[in-house]
Amino acid sequence: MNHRIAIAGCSGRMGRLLIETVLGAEDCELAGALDQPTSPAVGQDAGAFLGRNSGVAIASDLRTGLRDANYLIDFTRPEGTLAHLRLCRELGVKAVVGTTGFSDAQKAEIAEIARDVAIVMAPNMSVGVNVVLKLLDVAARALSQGYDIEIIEAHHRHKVDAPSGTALKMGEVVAEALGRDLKQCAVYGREGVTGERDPSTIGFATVRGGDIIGDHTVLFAGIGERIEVTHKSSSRATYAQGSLRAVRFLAGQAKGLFGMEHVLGMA
Ligand SMILES: NC(=O)C1=CN([C@@H]2O[C@H](COP(=O)(O)OP(=O)(O)OC[C@H]3O[C@@H](n4cnc5c(N)ncnc54)[C@H](OP(=O)(O)O)[C@@H]3O)[C@@H](O)[C@H]2O)C=CC1
Ligand SMILES: O=C(O)C1=N[C@H](C(=O)O)C[C@H](O)C1
Repeated sequence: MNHRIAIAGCSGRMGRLLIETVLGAEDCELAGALDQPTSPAVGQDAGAFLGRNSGVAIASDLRTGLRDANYLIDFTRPEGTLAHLRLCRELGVKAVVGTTGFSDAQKAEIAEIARDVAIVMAPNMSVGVNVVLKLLDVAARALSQGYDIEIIEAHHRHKVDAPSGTALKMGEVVAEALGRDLKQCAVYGREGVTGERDPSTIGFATVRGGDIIGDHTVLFAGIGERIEVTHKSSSRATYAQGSLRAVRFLAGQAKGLFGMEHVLGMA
């Protein structure tokens, strides 16, 4: 069965890789490519950057971009993703959302849209990070007393949201394992005379620079020892391959909001 896939943000870092990955997958077909109206790529063939003809012209009109698709893969920005998902609901197009940086209200709207159409949404599509999330649950429960928890992430200079969606998800997993509410206990960066560390907090530190694809460390710092759980991405291919796994998973779902833990059978 061919999965007919449209890619949003098709000239972005993830968008281009997703075009290449879809074109290279035997069970997938590129059915649409969306870019912003201001993009010089609108009207060009979606495979032009690879020096090949995909037969799909890049569209800025959402209906045109989604017309022939059964699935949308969206790695853009929160406001763009929401606009795309509203139309997906109307057209019955299932969606894989990799975008990060959503507000609580935007997340609530996505959950509402998923009452009518199936959506996989995850801040990190890689298998490795999703395994790490499971390890963190185990580690946090075992280290619940006497260990200070800090989450450190590093990304490329172009990233616009902080902390990363993955770091926040790691914080949620750890907080839930400890029976804490991340909204109450998160500390985002420190400056000046901060006073001693409150043991009930989970700290976040953000590094931005160069071409770092995505590094995440959760530090459990005790007296006499520390444990670091680290994941490092060396290629965005893992996010693109994870997105196609999510599409294949969605083929069997009519509606509902899912995460990569469902796709990977780790829920
Ligand atoms: N879940 C995961 O595994 C991963 C998630 N991400 C997330 O994916 C998102 C995109 O990352 P990346 O590809 O590096 O970013 P880029 O900036 O390279 O690409 C974003 C694309 O989205 C387009 N875009 C921006 N704003 C809108 C909008 N309002 N409506 C429609 N399209 C828009 C951009 O167009 P233009 O250039 O014209 O502005 C561009 O084509 C980020 O939120 C990032 O955190 C990234 C990697 C992995
Ligand atoms: O913007 C990125 O590049 C990435 N964003 C995601 C996030 O915010 O967690 C996933 C990955 O770390 C790369």
